[in-house]
Amino acid sequence: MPKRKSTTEPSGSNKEAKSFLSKDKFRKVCSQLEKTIVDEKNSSAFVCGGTIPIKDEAAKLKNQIPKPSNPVTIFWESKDGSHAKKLVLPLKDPNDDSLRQLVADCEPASFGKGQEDVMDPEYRKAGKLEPSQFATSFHFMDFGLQEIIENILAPPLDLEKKVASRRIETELYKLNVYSGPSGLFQKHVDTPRSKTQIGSLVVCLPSAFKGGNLIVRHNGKEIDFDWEHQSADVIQWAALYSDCEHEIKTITEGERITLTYNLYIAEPLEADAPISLIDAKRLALYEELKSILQNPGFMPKGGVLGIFCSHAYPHTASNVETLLPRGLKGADKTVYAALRSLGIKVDVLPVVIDDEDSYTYEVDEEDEEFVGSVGAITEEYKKEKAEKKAKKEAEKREAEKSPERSAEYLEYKHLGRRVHVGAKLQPHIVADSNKLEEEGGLLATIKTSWPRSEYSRPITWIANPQHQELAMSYMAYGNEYSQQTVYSYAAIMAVIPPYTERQISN
Ligand SMILES: O=C(O)CCC(=O)C(=O)O
Ligand SMILES: [Fe+2]
Repeated sequence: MPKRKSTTEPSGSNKEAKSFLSKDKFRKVCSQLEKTIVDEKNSSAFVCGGTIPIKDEAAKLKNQIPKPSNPVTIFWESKDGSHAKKLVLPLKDPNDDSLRQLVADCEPASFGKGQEDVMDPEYRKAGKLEPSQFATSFHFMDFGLQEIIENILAPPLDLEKKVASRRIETELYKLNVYSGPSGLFQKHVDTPRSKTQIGSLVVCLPSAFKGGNLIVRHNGKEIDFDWEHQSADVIQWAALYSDCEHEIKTITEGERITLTYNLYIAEPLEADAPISLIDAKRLALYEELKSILQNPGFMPKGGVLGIFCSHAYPHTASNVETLLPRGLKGADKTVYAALRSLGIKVDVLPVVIDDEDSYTYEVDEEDEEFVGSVGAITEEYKKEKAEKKAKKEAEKREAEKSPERSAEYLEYKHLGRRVHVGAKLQPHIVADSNKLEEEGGLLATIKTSWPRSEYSRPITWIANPQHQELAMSYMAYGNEYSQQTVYSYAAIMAVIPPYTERQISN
């Protein structure tokens, strides 16, 4: 049975109010937590890959591991659509003309830039065939790739024994040919084909080439798929989250032939299907959070942790409620799962950071708690804080006079900027200008049109905001009308109960 920590606290309840961690200690604990979360973000898988050998008839090996593939056949339609052609990889006969014909029958490949499809050989030089124009004997399902990808990029779960693995659905997207001496695809993130797309799978067929490394980056980490050495002999593959930046280095010789697939997180079978969670108790983060929460001096009266997501999600899409938190990736999922397993109320919520540096809100001094990014406190920031204090106090007195609930419960700070946390994830909204207050502006718009979360405790922000989505558009009043947009970040918001109410079992 979970025990109430208060009963084991030797200092006694009358000392509780004095058992706050000092500001410095609190900051240290938060910095350590931030470091663990950032390390988790850095070490979490954002890409995976492997090799599939080609069956060697002569060797007649049985039960080879990994399971080998037959040579891969591709049929495609001729440019005039009048007949089909065939290519088998790896090429047995160097004089075989079929590879050259495939290259000739491809159309130049475009790439997505914003909403547009752009053709620019400086940026992407490749050929493509649409799935309707070719057929292949290669089926990645035959080699267990789906399971590997599901396990690494969308791990299956175990929460209160309700196992709900996050199934991935795949869709063949293109056949691409990158040819030497100048084929390439410069740095980009993939344009998601739908709101549920989480990643892409690239299968590189056996055909000799030089160069053409696929490089994938996330959170300062880089994975380099150097495929040239085995390019002639085996199938090589990589699956990555679509929001990770990647590039294909110049192919200096030969043909790099790939099948690309879109990876989607499968829609839940029922709306209330349990959220899939990894077995969080095995995570280092779980242990660290647990010991922090068992510390009576950590947020003794309760508080809120706001942890900015490290991956990009379409968190203002129309189907966002089915998408998140189910579709959390990598470290975000780990953080969410660890907090949930510790019985903490945790939500994924949109966060608007107001860049107008016109507002300050201070936590009650007695809280001895710091609001802001723990990683970024500077002397300058402290000084600025002190200077604004007088102004703030005047504002606060004003606010207290107001019959409305004081704004301090709804507006928080991140590095001295005003922050609003949404009440829930919601699709992008177009605010009704008529309802806006006369002075207009972001604050007024948010107040009237964007439901916000109300917390009675300050928020401690962990990690840096990463990726914004359009949250709201509205007409602003000024000398002229203008269309304004408001962007939000997704953050994992955890409400930490007062120490005496935490139920952390050992
Ligand atoms: O071929 C590859 O390695 C990656 C392809 C790619 O990035 C894309 O098609 O968007
Ligand atoms: Fe890509």
